[in-house]
Amino acid sequence: MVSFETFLPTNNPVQRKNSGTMGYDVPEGVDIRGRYDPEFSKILTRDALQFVADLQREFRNHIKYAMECRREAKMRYNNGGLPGFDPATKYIREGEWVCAPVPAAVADRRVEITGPVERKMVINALNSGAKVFMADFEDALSPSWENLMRGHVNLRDAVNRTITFHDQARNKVYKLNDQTAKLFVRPRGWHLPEAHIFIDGEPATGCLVDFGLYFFHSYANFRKAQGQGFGPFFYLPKMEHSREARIWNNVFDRAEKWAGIEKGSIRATVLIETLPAVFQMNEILYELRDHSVGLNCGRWDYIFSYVKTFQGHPDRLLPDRVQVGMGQHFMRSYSDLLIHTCHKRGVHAMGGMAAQIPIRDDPAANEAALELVRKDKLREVKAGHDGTWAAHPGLIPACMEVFTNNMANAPNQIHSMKRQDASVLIEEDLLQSPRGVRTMEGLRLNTRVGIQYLAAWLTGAGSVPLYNLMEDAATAEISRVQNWQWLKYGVELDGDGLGVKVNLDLFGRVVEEEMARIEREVGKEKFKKGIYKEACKLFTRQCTAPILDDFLTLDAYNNIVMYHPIGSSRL
Ligand SMILES: CC(=O)SCCNC(=O)CCNC(=O)[C@H](O)C(C)(C)COP(=O)(O)OP(=O)(O)OC[C@H]1O[C@@H](n2cnc3c(N)ncnc32)[C@H](O)[C@@H]1OP(=O)(O)O
Ligand SMILES: O=CC(=O)O
Ligand SMILES: [Mg+2]
Repeated sequence: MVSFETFLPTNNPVQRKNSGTMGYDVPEGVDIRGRYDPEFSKILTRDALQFVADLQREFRNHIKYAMECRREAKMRYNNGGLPGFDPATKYIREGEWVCAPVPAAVADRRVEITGPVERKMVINALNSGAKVFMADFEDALSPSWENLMRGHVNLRDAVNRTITFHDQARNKVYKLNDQTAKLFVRPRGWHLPEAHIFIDGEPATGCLVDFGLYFFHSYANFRKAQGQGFGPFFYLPKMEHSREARIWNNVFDRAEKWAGIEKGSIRATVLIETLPAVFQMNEILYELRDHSVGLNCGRWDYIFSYVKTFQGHPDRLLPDRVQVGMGQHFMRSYSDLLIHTCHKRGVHAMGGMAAQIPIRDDPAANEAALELVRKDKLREVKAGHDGTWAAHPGLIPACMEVFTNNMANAPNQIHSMKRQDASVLIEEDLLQSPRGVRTMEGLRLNTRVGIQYLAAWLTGAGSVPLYNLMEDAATAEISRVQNWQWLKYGVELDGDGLGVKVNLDLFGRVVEEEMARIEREVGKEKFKKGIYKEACKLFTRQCTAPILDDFLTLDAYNNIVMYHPIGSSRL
């Protein structure tokens, strides 16, 4: 359940009064402010917390420096600068080096299912027939204390193969099949704090908590049961520069040393999902060369990042969100260069997520959605991608069929699709403004999707079906920043041919009308019980802020932080 207790600064007396270890057995300097639960205490053991605290102490200054560099880069872009290849690392881009060989356990990644670390979904995803399941603490998860801690319990039980779930309403018991997908875990991005765990008086870094707790509890069993001596496996999100990949590499080295396992055991796929990172793909792989299993086209965050990076460039506005597909030159160039780069370095080039999901009550619409997914996957496999993402188990057979039929019985295309032709792609290709028009319907759709997504996120759901598409933090971000940018530059909705310009008055009317539409669509009862009004306030504030917030979820996070006074939670 959501709490609108605000995230209080550390020197606030109320917070200090409420702070405490909540009954958890914590090491020196660690303070747990989330609810006590006997199940959570088996995750938040003294030794596990010591491991997380050691990571935090060793890497916090590196992380702070990396975030400072992000701010400096943002200032450069806001002053008219463009992201591009770094002349100082030309030797890495042009050097003849390769990453460590791909472990046999993950050679075949044709179809990967993704989903939040929710218990039933974890079982369904592992049983789905996909080659890999990416368990998500990031775009698909609202990072409430309950979601995070339950997520860790679920992952531990999944790796131990003891996970079960009883759906009381349907009297159905879920358990793992003999054959399951290989587990990858995606921790949060570097920018997100974990406000329920304080280390030396500061909130812990969210991704070090996610990584640390999972690694601590699961590395040994994972390596025995899943990794054939390798692992655990990770996806790393939202990086902007290779210096951030270097921190992850050092975290992995540190964890391997602590566990007494061989260097290069841990493997990770980095999502290339920010515009600055597309110019750093070689450098990112180079930093992680002992720990890499490739890169992935995180297309939704990438579009979000394009808008964010060019927030100060009125000549690079996006058309309606629905028009920014992989067919746009800058998106195709990004995918092609990623494939070329990965295959040159001997690792997987993973495709991304088509947003369509099955439509249960309309067979014709369902077939049309499936056809769009098939088309997207065919483009990916023919371009040379080694695998792709599916958001829903119902899409796996179609995705699998397309990849299997087009990969000539090989587990991947690393050695057969070098895409030498993509080596000529230059900065202009990667930055080219997308073509298309802006419409009132685009503004309206952004608004009703953004509000409904936030209303779900604030009440614990990080991925939701809206208008027959999967929406998560990345897709919602596009809606937010696009509205912000159109408002800032008072753009003309040129696709409507009426000369209407976006301004605060128009946006205010759109918000009002879309709220009325949401109420009609979800029904009065659900609307009243939900927190659409609070979500609307937050979304509107974000879209109209004088300075664009870096992340929607960073601002919204303050609303799901829930501190518990000492002792009250042991009932
Ligand atoms: C931009 C990016 O970062 S993409 C990656 C992050 N995003 C994601 O991972 C989104 C993952 N997908 C989802 O969360 C869901 O599929 C949604 C929210 C889009 C749709 O959810 P729903 O409408 O509830 O799905 P639906 O009702 O059709 O589910 C049917 C069954 O499939 C299961 N299911 C649906 N999606 C998934 C999934 N991704 N993993 C595992 N099981 C799933 C449901 O649990 C349900 O199981 P049941 O029949 O045993 O009860
Ligand atoms: O994480 C994936 C994306 O598309 O964003
Ligand atoms: Mg993403």
